[in-house]
Amino acid sequence: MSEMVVAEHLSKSFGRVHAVRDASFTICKGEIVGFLGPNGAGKTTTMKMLTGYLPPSGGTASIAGFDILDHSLEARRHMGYMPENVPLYDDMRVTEYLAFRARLKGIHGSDVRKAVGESIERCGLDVMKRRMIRTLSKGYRQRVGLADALLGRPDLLILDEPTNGLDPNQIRQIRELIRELAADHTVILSTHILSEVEMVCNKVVIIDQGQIKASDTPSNLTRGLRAAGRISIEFKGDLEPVVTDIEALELVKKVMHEGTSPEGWHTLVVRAEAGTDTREHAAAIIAKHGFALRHVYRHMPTLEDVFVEMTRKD
Ligand SMILES: Nc1ncnc2c1ncn2[C@@H]1O[C@H](COP(=O)(O)OP(=O)(O)OP(=O)(O)O)[C@@H](O)[C@H]1O
Repeated sequence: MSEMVVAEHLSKSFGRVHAVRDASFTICKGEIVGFLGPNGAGKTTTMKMLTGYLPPSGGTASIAGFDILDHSLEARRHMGYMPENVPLYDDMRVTEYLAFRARLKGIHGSDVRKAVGESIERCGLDVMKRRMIRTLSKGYRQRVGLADALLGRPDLLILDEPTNGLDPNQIRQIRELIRELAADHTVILSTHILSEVEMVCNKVVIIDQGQIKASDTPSNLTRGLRAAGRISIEFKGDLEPVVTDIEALELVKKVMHEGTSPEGWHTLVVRAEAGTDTREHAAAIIAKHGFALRHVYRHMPTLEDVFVEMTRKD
């Protein structure tokens, strides 16, 4: 796969604040990458350096092979950027605004209408195209921001918190749109919503306190984390002797009774040493007592576990 973004030792300081420290990562063509990190982690600053809005204090990056400092015009031509708060002109109509933006991006003559028309269509803005921007809902404003980023057909889209402040329906629509755009764009988006990354992205860059903690596919990240050693079992029979026997197992730390269904099925959650699997031992205990067993499940680590592990303040 060819490389779309190569960041090498990027750093940015604002006075004494080290917003980004020595960030190196590679993003290949076609990837949908989530920058994931708590508030103030350095996601926006990293994006602003890639887009040329902020000069790095150290290090460099290239977009589609063009250095962001030495060949900033070519680098910018390959990307579309949607900032966190899309700065729209409220007193312009949607088409008017996009035409204005297209001209600013160096699109001329009849190409302006074509570019604006394409962007409007891709972002589902047709019904709103004659509206004044100030009358648009937040979801449609985000779409205008996306349509703007798409002008000039960039290969790379950089979207800063594209779903921030939207209601659940608007969030679904914008995510759907991003997934569609990913068919022919490389996408970087930032978020602090874990589920968003799981739903939309095929690569995650975890950023915390200005540093890159991990950069991999969600499945590789969760695989790398030792399984939490937690299982759930569901059985029908006497609770006490089963709990006592499981508690007596060497690796087990804690047995919790989660509840009993009206039909008498007990659910137990067993916590054991990390990386161990006590399913067989627990099932053998139920069998020894002659009780019925209908469910044994091993909890696997989630992206949330990875995130907590990597951004934990020890
Ligand atoms: N212009 C600036 N001047 C001074 N400090 C800044 C400036 N921009 C960002 N910072 C600081 O740099 C750090 C990283 O900020 P950044 O906005 O990149 O984080 P973020 O991960 O995007 O956070 P959020 O999720 O809240 O948007 C923060 O401590 C922030 O206060």
